[in-house]
Amino acid sequence: MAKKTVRDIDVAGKRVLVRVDFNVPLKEGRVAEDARLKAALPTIRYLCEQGARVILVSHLGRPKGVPVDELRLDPVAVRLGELLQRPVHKVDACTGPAVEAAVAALGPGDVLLLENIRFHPGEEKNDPELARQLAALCDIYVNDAFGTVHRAHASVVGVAALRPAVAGFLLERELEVLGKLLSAPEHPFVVVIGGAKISDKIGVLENLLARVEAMLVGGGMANTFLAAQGHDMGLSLVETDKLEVAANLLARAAGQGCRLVLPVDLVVAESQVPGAVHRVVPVNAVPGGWMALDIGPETVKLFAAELARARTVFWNGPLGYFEQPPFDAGTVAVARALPVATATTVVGGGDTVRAVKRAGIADKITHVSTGGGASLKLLEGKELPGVTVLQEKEEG
Ligand SMILES: Nc1ncnc2c1ncn2[C@@H]1O[C@H](COP(=O)(O)OP(=O)(O)O)[C@@H](O)[C@H]1O
Ligand SMILES: O=C(OP(=O)(O)O)[C@H](O)COP(=O)(O)O
Ligand SMILES: [Mg+2]
Repeated sequence: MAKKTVRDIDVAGKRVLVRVDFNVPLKEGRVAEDARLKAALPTIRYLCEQGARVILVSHLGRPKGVPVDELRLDPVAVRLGELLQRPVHKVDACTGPAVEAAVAALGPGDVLLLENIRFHPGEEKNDPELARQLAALCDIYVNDAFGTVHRAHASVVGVAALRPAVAGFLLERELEVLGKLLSAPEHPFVVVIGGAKISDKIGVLENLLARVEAMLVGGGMANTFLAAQGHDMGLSLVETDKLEVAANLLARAAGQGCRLVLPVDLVVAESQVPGAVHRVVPVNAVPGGWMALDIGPETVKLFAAELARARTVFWNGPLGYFEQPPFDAGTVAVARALPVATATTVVGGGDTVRAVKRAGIADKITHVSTGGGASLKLLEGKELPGVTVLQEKEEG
């Protein structure tokens, strides 16, 4: 069911509270990566142009309900002001008299950023009192924080239930593109899944098995599948309590006509430290005491051949320990093999997005999702509480 958006509601002159996901990396007091800020600009600009009084609320990091100076949003306000090319006012609290005064001072088209909402102990508990205080600041609620819609928190769910609540343009697009992967993907649909652990992604693997022609599995989680097939993985990361889960997924994939493609060769090393000795081995020859840290070149070829045939691709999770070159080689090579010219390509997850940027192909991808956990929840077929609470479009 489609959700109402900012286009479906009159915002002129109104106080509009916008939940954004400005959970971005900071470095030396500056925003180090501003993709999540840029992604929210269309909604903020639209609201300003319509004459709304815009109040932005976000979290940053996990401060656990107490103020943490390193996680204040001042650098975010500075960078957002540069991107918007208009002043972004900032208050050092998210509730209370200073916030009320700052909101009262807003004119049409003005933008105010509240302090990190996770400094407030009520946020993650979805405390009704915090939700009420946030609602008192606004006439309308907008959610444009796709990366956070899987969290049932006060600024995501509580306040939304107390005001007319609609989606922003970023949330609208994320739901449209990711939703279509489940409802009407073009086939062949190929999924690339990596990352450290199977346990994070069992739900997604299970929900996608019946929907895709091929599932290409790499990274640490492939080790657990290979171990389940009886390979000795040496000192590689293996979830020994998930061997049965892995074996079940392999059997189910076969039964459902999904090719679950595992690595055929691996880059193994004596340790994870920079400069460690490393070499390529077939999956049945991991030396004792060594660990698999990347997929090998034969696996890259195998994955590339599957990708070349795809009309839809979704990718989550790097295929090796990509933070540490040369173990990024497999991930970067597969990124470069994405069929960006002939398929719908969708990428999600913080590390995965970093990897496609490193490969220099991020701007050719159909959709780079701003939410890792949220995109996986959606593809698991699970409810997103921050979306459920928004108003539905009227039929017809
Ligand atoms: N073979 C491996 N051994 C150890 N760590 C790995 C391996 N493959 C991937 N990883 C790690 O998995 C992490 C990324 O997984 P994940 O958080 O699931 O991805 P994303 O952030 O894109 O959702 C990275 O830190 C990466 O180094
Ligand atoms: O960065 C985020 O999620 P992601 O790392 O899953 O993409 C969101 O801002 C949610 O943050 P949280 O996982 O601390 O609730
Ligand atoms: Mg990650």
